[in-house]
Amino acid sequence: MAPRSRPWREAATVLLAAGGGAGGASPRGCDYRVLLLRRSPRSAFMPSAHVFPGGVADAADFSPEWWTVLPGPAPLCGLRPKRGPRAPLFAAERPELGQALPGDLAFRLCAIRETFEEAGLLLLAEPDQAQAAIEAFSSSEGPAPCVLPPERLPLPGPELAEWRRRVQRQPSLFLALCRRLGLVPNIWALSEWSNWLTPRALAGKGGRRYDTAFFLCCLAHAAPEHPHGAHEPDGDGEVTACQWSSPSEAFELFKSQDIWIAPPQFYELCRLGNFSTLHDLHTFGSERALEGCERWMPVVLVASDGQIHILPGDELYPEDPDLTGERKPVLTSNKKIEELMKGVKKLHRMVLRDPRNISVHVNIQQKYKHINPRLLDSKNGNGADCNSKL
Ligand SMILES: CCCCCCCCCCCC(=O)SCCNC(=O)CCNC(=O)[C@H](O)C(C)(C)COP(=O)(O)O
Ligand SMILES: Nc1ncnc2c1ncn2[C@@H]1O[C@H](COP(=O)(O)O)[C@@H](OP(=O)(O)O)[C@H]1O
Ligand SMILES: [Mg+2]
Repeated sequence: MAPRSRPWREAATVLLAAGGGAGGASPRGCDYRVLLLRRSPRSAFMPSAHVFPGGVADAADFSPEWWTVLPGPAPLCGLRPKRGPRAPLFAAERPELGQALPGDLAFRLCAIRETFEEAGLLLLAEPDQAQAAIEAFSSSEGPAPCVLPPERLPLPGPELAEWRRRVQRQPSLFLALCRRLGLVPNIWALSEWSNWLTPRALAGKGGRRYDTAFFLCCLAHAAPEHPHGAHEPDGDGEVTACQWSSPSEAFELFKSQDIWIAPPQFYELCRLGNFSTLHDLHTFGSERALEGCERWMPVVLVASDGQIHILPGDELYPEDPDLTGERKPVLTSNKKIEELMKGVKKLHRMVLRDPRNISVHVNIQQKYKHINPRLLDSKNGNGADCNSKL
């Protein structure tokens, strides 16, 4: 096999939020829910964890053929250019792929394809509707969230389910499906949210690490109870269950140990905890996305009674973090977590007393107008302790 140019895989994932629908009103006045999928216990990376839909980018996501399908002027097809700095994932040139699509397009296409493969949901739009969304970008209001409701799909469920299996085996068929449906991936409905790089210390089997683009997508319609092309999660596949939960519901399920959520997804759910309406979340996410996006690689500090995952901006974050992990995969201390938290002025870290007890501690000002995580624990018990007053 040809050596990979980077010691990690490039991936995309989407925080998919939808209003109302299945399960009735959410607790504590939150009017939306987020899609969480349970990974197979056989996965080589984060087995049995609950994650957002997503996966590794395929060469097909970078195919210049997409330029013949997507409306709007190439190369960006109407995506708004960013004012702020770009994460390396988006800025990278990929000469090995020939005439490749820019990362902005390719990682959105990857997230949309993976959402279909893993959850059976098609984030597609009619080309006219997409054109209108592109034009709305220039208005001060910003775009209305637009994703095609399930009843508008021109193929019956069983046929879509068959397409889903084919795309899982061969990602390039996603473009063929879009052509067959006369619809386009709704790349304009995805806003850049964040970018996490798995540190070497937390790599999965075979050293699996991921540089993952996190997008936000707010659906205009209610959470679909019956996704397109799949009425049941495929119990034997990569994903073994699908659920829609509000951020605080997900947090409660984590605390009661009904589900396990990895630290980056936990952090992002705590950020969503700031928003009680889909409207506010959508407005914030689509405006903020223009400011820029920083890649975060947590630096793992192993203390005597647990781990601290230090994030950029924290006073303990190294000036020159070891991205490959060849020099120093982890920092170690014989101190206890409590001692390492005392008297700290600039906090941006996650504390893991064990994998089931995660808390976020942050008092820094986020870059690029992003928002700090918020306390989701009403009882202030053993779980998350965001915005800690330490
Ligand atoms: C004593 C104290 C012990 C503490 C132990 C703590 C152990 C904590 C272990 C934490 C492990 C991690 O978080 S490691 C960090 C894990 N999270 C991420 O990297 C964020 C983005 N990843 C994803 O969305 C998916 O994994 C995706 C790449 C799409 C999957 O792709 P596939 O679908 O292609 O598999
Ligand atoms: N039935 C199944 N059970 C467990 N894992 C599966 C699976 N079908 C596919 N996968 C794994 O899911 C990963 C592909 O996910 P995605 O398309 O989201 O990137 C691959 O993992 P590897 O990373 O181990 O190759 C693949 O092996
Ligand atoms: Mg996946």
